[in-house]
Amino acid sequence: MAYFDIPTIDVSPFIRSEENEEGKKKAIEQMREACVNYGFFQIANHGIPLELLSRIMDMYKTFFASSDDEKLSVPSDNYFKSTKKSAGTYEQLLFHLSSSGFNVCPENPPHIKNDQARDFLLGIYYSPATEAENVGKSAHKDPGCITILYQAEVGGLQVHKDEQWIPIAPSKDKLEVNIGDVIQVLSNNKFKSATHRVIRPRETNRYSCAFFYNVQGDKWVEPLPQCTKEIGESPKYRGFLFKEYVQLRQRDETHPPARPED
Ligand SMILES: O=C(O)CCC(=O)C(=O)O
Ligand SMILES: [Fe+2]
Repeated sequence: MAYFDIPTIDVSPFIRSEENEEGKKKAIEQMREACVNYGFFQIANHGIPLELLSRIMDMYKTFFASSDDEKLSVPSDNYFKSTKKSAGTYEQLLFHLSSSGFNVCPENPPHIKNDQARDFLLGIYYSPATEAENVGKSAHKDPGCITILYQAEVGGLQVHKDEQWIPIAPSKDKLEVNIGDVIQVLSNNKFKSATHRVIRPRETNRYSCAFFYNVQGDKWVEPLPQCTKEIGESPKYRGFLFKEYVQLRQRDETHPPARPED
């Protein structure tokens, strides 16, 4: 059976101040290829201080170790504990970045829209697997544009490719990036929304932190002209409003009408 290795892409040409057009071109080409083949890649040299990542993970560990009363005292939209076996066993804490004042666009000029309203940051806690069950999050695709994930110490994330589940090794200094359904639709199926899942390891807690980059809810999503009529291809998807798609996905996260083609 073929063995697939998820590509790791050095993004330092975009972070360092000196010009490095060659390096940028190479990284872009590697990303394009990874999005076509896997919908998934890792990035190295991302420029986020490791100390900051470690502080974020410590903050989540402290939150998830607190009592149920304390956890339930945060607004109900922010804290969620999965109770559906089929969806997996996890707890998560959500921050909406727009309400935090982070990444908020100025009101002028008016044509610059704040497109960050649906972006959010999720801290996720998985308890150790038991003899009977080990599903952290069951197989799914992310609905939005791009997800950037940090699983520092304990692995468990797996990506599906050609009938195989590829484990993604944890790394303190790398981030995982996956493409969501919106990009698959915009690219007219050239870039793949990666199917992935989390398997909980035995005897250890697992924490991860994911940033979901989305479009605004009232955005109409359909295959881009560059990926259809401009290259003589017909659209493989009909258009939809992002918020309606998200509602569809939330209505039943366990039975994928979760696919963009539904
Ligand atoms: O915790 C992880 O490693 C992945 C989480 C995930 O796939 C998700 O929240 O959509
Ligand atoms: Fe996901």
